[in-house]
Amino acid sequence: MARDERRRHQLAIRWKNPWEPQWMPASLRDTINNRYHSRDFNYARSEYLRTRMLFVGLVFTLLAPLWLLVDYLLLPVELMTSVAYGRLGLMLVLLGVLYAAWNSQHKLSRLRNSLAAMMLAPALFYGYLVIMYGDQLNSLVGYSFIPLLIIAFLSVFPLTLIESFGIGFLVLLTQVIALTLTGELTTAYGWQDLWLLFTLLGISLWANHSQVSALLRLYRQASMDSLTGLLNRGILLKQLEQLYLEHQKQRDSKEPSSPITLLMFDLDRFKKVNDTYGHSIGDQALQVFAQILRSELRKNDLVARYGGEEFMAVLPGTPKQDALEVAERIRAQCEQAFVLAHDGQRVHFTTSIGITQVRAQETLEDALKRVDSRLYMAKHQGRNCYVDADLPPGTSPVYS
Ligand SMILES: Nc1nc2c(ncn2[C@@H]2O[C@H](COP(=O)(O)OP(=O)(O)OP(=O)(O)O)[C@@H](O)[C@H]2O)c(=O)[nH]1
Repeated sequence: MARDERRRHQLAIRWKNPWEPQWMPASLRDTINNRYHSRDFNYARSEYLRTRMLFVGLVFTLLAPLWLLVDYLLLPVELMTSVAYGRLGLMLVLLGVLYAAWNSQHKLSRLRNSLAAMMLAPALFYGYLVIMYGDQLNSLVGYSFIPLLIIAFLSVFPLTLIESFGIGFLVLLTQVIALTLTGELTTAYGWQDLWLLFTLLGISLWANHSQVSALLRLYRQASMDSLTGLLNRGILLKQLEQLYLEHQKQRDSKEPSSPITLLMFDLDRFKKVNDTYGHSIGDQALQVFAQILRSELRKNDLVARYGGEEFMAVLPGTPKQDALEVAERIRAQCEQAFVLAHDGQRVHFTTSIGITQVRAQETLEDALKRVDSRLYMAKHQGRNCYVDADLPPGTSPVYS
């Protein structure tokens, strides 16, 4: 089989069954870190994280001074003043963390740092108490369970395993240092303490994995088109809006802003494909086209099924000339691709493409209308071609 022929054939059979990879429960790979999470999922996760942080942070902040009552009942009088100051300091740190979390909407890495600070502040406070007043504190139940409580609280948050383990590890380290300084690390008490912390950390990690994978699965179900496995229209528009707002912000602050290029595709005379070969063959053509888009676009481009046989790609940071080359590659690939009809006949299909860049001072709706009108022009100029919107009206050449 000639190379070209083989490639065409592979294209025809390589379309993915959308029910397989994307809809499976998220695997360990998806919950270890956020490498495979989409930008939008990071936004959604940061929102969950923030809401829970505000709640847990408030509980910790209120507990810090309220615990003085426990101190009053349990601590020797000579310790009360210094512990009370310590608690006040802890409360101030926690208030600072709450303030930072409140102002970190959609800022995942800032939220992660604030969460680490929120968890480590009580751990350090506890470590300090143990080191300073170890002999007097160890018999008091109320203090020895602080590190356990912190590690247990990790399970409340939708953290990736690395994030959760990082915080848990620092809490454990604080405990190891405290136990070493009090000379208890090698005692039965020290081992029992660390064993308990490790076990609890394991349980929290399991809870984090379950939580993140459930969120991911729900998110993927809600954001993907079931036939092609691409994004659906709603989520594309949402992500495009976020990109657009960032773009505006960069422009307002006079930072160099990267262009946003829009490509809109519509399969040509698709009704005829359906009418001649049946809907299932039409569906396969849509899946093959989705596969072409996936193979020609970069990982951080957004690509969605926009409507029935309409698709949209958003290319952030792509100069116009590169976008035109991408459009041409997709057009040419589509022309070569085919699906096999029930009688073994090859069913070919083509696409028309409208292209534009989001311009300064215009709304997103303007840009969307323009790309749609250029797609319409491509249809009128004979189909199987692309039309670039950014050339003066009337001079827009047809590339095919
Ligand atoms: N098989 C299949 N067909 C679909 C799907 N969604 C939309 N279509 C079909 O796509 C066709 C679109 O037809 P038209 O809007 O008339 O456009 P067209 O025939 O592609 O003609 P031009 O766009 O003018 O080139 C209709 O027959 C729809 O039924 C789908 O999910 N699967």
